[in-house]
Amino acid sequence: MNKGKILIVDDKKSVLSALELLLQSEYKTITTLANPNGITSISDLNTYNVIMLDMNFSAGVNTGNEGFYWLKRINELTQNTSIIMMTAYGGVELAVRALKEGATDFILKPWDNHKLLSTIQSAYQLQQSRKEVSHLKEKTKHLKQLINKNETPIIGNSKAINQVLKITQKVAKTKANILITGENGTGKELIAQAIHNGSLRKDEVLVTVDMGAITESLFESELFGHTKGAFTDAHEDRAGKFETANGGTLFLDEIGNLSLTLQAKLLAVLENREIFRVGSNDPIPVDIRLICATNCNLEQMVDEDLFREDLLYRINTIQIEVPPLRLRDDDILLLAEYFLTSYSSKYGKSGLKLNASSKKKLLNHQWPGNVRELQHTIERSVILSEHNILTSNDFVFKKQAFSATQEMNITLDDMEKTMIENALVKHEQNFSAAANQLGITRQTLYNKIKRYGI
Ligand SMILES: Nc1ncnc2c1ncn2[C@@H]1O[C@H](COP(=O)(O)OP(=O)(O)OP(=O)(O)O)[C@@H](O)[C@H]1O
Repeated sequence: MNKGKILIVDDKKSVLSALELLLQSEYKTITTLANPNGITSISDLNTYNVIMLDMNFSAGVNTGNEGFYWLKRINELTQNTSIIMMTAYGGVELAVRALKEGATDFILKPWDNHKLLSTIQSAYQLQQSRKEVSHLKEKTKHLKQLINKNETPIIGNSKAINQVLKITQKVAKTKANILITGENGTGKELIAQAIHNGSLRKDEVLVTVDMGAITESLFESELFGHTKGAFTDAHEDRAGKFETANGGTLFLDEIGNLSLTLQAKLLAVLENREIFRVGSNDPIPVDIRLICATNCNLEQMVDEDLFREDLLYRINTIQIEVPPLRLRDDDILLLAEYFLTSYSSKYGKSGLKLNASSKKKLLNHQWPGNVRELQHTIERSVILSEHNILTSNDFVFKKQAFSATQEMNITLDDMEKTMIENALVKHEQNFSAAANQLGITRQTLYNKIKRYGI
């Protein structure tokens, strides 16, 4: 027997008893009601799976209006309950109106028992599915809130980072595709998160895909999903990242690492705004806000035929350059104190402080690994510290030796180009100030910018 609960509302006692007799072997609870006014007194109305509702209750009236009134009331009082309308005076028009006004089905009296049972069974199943969908929606909403709650604050007060944050706020609410550039560890992912959190899609998910970590063979199934049996390991249907991000934001990190073949596949999806799961020919429309990030110079890669120009134009409506930490002196100590507080609490070492020599050492370091390097440096020093005051000896920079050996492999031209780029970022593209800092004339700076393709 089915666990379902059925309520039958009809003013004819004969109809109520006939239906009760028919249904009691199929459903666990059958409640009958001869007067519809009793509907509002049923405290657990919402727990009924199916309600069978007569359309005419007053003698001599067969317009169905009473039924429509109660249909509306029940829909207000319940969430997913299926309502089957019943009448002896029905035509197609009445049935269509009933469905339009929220009924699940329509039955003509006298009924055929077999047909009636299958109508109630379908209505019951529909109610179960609606309930499941409601639960899943609730669950998804909760999960989205949990995911989005994991928000890291963006620390910094330098002119450069404030400029970045200003642009971030400005573009967040727009639909524009954003390209975030900058060296590794500068905080590109944090900026992507800030854009999502400030956007109209903030209650939806931000899905991140590290393009550098996806192999060519897995690219399509990871991004577009697959159907069961599409390939050996496809044991069930699976949605890809594009579908998961539908309605929200898709963050494609390390976009510069994508091979030309995969760039073409990505471009097709961005142009058509629809995907095909691997193994399926049914297009699935996707509505995503796209944010990409890279530490590569994509314009240069376009010149070298390593990156598609049409893809670049699709992804870089707005470009945000996150400057390296060495050009954000004012942020170094703020970030250091922030990480010190958070790691002191994580490792149960409260009260740790930086002394003047340690601050000086942190300020003088070049931070080739940017904020990530600073974060790891502070974490290491908190774990290893034996005193409350951290001195310069508590900070050892392995990376400096690494960058020195690296520098042996680069040319003077490379160094000059990097210096010019850094000066331009530092002075926010003010050529006179950058030329002044580099000790060259504006004209020389122009010539060099042209020569290096900056
Ligand atoms: N301004 C900041 N305030 C607080 N934490 C920061 C800031 N910038 C970066 N971080 C932290 O530094 C680490 C590296 O940042 P993130 O991953 O955003 O950098 P990225 O530029 O995306 O790096 P990659 O290019 O390697 O992917 C993260 O743990 C991040 O939380």
